[in-house]
Amino acid sequence: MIYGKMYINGSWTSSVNGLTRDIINPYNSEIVANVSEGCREDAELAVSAARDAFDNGEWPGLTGDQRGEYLYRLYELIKRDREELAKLESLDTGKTVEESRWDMDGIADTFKYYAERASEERGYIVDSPIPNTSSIVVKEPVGVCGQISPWNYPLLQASWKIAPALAAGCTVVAKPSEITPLTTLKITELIEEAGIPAGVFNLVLGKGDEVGALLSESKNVDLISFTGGIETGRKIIKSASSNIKKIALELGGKNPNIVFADADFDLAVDFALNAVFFHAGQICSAGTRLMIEDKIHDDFVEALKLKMSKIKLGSGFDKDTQMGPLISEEHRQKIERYVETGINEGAELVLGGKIPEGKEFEKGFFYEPTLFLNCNEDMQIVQQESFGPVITVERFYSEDEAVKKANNTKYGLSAGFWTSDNSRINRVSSKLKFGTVWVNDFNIYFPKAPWGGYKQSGIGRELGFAGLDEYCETKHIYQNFNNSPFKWFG
Ligand SMILES: NC(=O)c1ccc[n+]([C@@H]2O[C@H](COP(=O)([O-])OP(=O)(O)OC[C@H]3O[C@@H](n4cnc5c(N)ncnc54)[C@H](O)[C@@H]3O)[C@@H](O)[C@H]2O)c1
Ligand SMILES: C[N+](C)(C)CC=O
Repeated sequence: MIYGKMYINGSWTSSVNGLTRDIINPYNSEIVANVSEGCREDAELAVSAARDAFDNGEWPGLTGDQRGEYLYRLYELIKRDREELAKLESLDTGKTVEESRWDMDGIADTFKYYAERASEERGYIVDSPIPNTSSIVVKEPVGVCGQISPWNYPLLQASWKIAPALAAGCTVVAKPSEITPLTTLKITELIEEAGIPAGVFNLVLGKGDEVGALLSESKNVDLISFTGGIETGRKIIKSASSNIKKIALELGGKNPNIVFADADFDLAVDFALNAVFFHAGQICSAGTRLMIEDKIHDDFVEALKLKMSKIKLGSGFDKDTQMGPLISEEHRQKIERYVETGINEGAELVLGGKIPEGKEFEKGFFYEPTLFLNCNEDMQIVQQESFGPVITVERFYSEDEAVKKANNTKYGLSAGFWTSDNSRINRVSSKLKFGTVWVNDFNIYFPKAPWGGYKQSGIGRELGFAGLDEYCETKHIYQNFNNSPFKWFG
């Protein structure tokens, strides 16, 4: 059994109200950990610590090189503890350990990337239009940052926030999802081991509408960075208005995966599966909206069905497992309602649509890979994020129609398409209104490239230079070297 506390101002601390929460393994419903359940007061203490560390501490004034060294140390510690971290992530989320290992490599790379960025000169000199003056632009840390993360990629999403914030010189109060805190707890230990000064990084645990709400409302927080659902994002926008704090939002997606008839057929089938069934479809960028050109539609669906019916469900710790459980019973019920909606609005359910049978699946939150055919863009199941292992298939007849349909969504996180026609690649990638467009691939992301959404999929970007800029204020410093009076007033 793992026990976890919060980390505030350099000390491990229980919640002021003494509450704790059991953490459940989604594979078998067993309690694997018991952690402090923070409340608003705990969050206030963490914010005060971060405020003091920013206003009076050394962190913002360190050189970029110095902050980079701390981040590089963290990178090395994450590499050292990769296997432990990966297993904790799988215990918490149910995803396969192999997927968690990829996550940990991405997390280590993120810290390394921002360790390098921390010391880069990003200010610049402006050619002042007034003689004998200077004009320079400098980047400064925003201040105290509240960072709220979801349960599907607990540490990966947190690291996309923590690494650039620390590199920029900000101080942080991090809040993981209340149901998946284990790897964020572990990285907090590593942050302590790396010697990052007290108050610079603080961890509060607890519910979103309590601890998360306090962070987004607090006038002592300068920036709130949130990854999660659209409805929560909406609430955060409202509460962030208390002090017009800066907001960075990474929200949901309903991501089209478009297969043109001239695509490499086998490759597109293979990736249509990868696009959806990693982590049981619980991925913001899952390609659950599959669009297939009429000429190959029927053959493609047959090939897909065959492969889908063979996906091996089981424990994320079992080497043969290809897909683990959903995160919780509550989430499984949401998927069940989504599938019911699809049936009621006339989509044709041809595979899955139920809880798998068998002893191994009795205690976990499993759901079968599910395929709906004959879907159209007016259906709710095509417009709403399922966040589960469910594909909706639409048929299209022309490139224009495919692009128009794909863009007909309130979301704009990511899209992919498959073709062997180079001229089409240029046309389609420029017309798709999404923050990431994959051509002949799906679900690829890495620290150097920005990540974020058009439309209601979010505000701002994580990763890349843009991800660091979120945590920086831009200041213009103008100096007048002339000493002659202006004489306007005599
Ligand atoms: N765009 C991206 O990069 C990205 C990445 C991962 C997940 N997501 C999205 O996240 C969603 C799934 O995650 P989830 O179910 O954990 O989302 P969620 O919105 O329910 O919760 C996310 C976080 O917000 C907190 N929270 C809940 N209510 C809050 C409130 N009133 N004020 C402040 N914080 C609050 C939760 O405790 C949790 O830590 C999906 O929509 C998915 O697409 C997006
Ligand atoms: C951003 N990503 C793809 C790592 C996880 C989305 O849920």
